[in-house]
Amino acid sequence: MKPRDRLRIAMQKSGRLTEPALDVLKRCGLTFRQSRDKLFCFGEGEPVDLLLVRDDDIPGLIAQGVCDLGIVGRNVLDEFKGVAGDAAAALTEWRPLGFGRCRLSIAVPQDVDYTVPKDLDGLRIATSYPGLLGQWLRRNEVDAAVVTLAGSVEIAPKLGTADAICDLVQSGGTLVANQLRETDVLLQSEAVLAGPDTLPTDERGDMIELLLKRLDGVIQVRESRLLLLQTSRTSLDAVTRLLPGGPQPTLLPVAGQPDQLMLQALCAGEVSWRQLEEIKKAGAREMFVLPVEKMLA
Ligand SMILES: Nc1ncnc2c1ncn2[C@@H]1O[C@H](COP(=O)(O)OP(=O)(O)OP(=O)(O)O)[C@@H](O)[C@H]1O
Ligand SMILES: O=P(O)(O)OC[C@H]1O[C@H](OP(=O)(O)OP(=O)(O)O)[C@H](O)[C@@H]1O
Ligand SMILES: [Mg+2]
Repeated sequence: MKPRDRLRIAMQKSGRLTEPALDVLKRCGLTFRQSRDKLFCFGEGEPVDLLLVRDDDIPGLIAQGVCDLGIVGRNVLDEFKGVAGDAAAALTEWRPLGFGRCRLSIAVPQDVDYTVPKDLDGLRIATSYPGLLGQWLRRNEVDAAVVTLAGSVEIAPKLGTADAICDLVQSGGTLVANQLRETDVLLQSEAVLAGPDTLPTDERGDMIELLLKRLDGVIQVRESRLLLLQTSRTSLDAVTRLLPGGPQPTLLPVAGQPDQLMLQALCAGEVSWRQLEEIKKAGAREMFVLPVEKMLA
């Protein structure tokens, strides 16, 4: 294979991960010349190009060295690693990306008794993930037949071609629509930046390191929230103790109210209603939770 000096990232051509993947790359300062429906996008500013493919092909393209990195669901990456064996074990998740969240689960018809995996002994399980299902069956010492289907797995029990399924679940709506009940979660999945576990030692390796640093900034900002509230000095300790993790809050005086303080805290993740209610009970008021757009420490 000809040596390349530009970094090449594989991503899904058209599907659930396409828009969010392009968005995260854009936030990292990468823009591309070709339109999205082309197979190849040329990077404009940085030496980084995109290859747009079916998501199932992404791990293989990285393993073969055709691409340096890929944005793909953990479900697809782990299935590839399990099925392709040792050569593929050298693929690593460099960063979880926080979108495309779903889980790979076992589900059975709602009217079937199921309490433990052993209950699947002797049954047929339909799936598009024979590698991951096979591992789980072996780990649980279940002797079941795996029926591999490319899609529409949830309909197999109704068609009589399987007794249970192993497929992706997000809201659970597809399971309910097919009178199925989720019983075991095999894998929690989200989109990840995948690549070889040793980085190239040339300019492409430097570019990957730069990209990872930018990605860390993008992910940190995306998950950060700024919490603003007012509290009396006497409630300050109780309020501060309940603040979600992050750096020390900043305190500001409130004009004309010497016993009151404005508190500003950067929170590492979501702030739930429940947390806000607890903080309010401790004495806070005038509370605001704001998204953070950019951050420069
Ligand atoms: N219902 C869902 N909600 C959220 N994420 C999901 C859901 N279903 C799948 N995903 C994640 O999004 C990835 C892509 O899903 P999509 O349905 O677009 O794939 P596909 O039909 O296999 O596409 P392709 O044509 O590229 O093979 C999945 O591999 C999984 O990681
Ligand atoms: O729990 P839910 O929110 O219902 O999501 C789960 C469904 O989503 C995915 O299918 P998708 O909608 O992509 O259809 P496809 O696999 O047939 O393309 C997945 O294969 C499940 O069938
Ligand atoms: Mg696919």
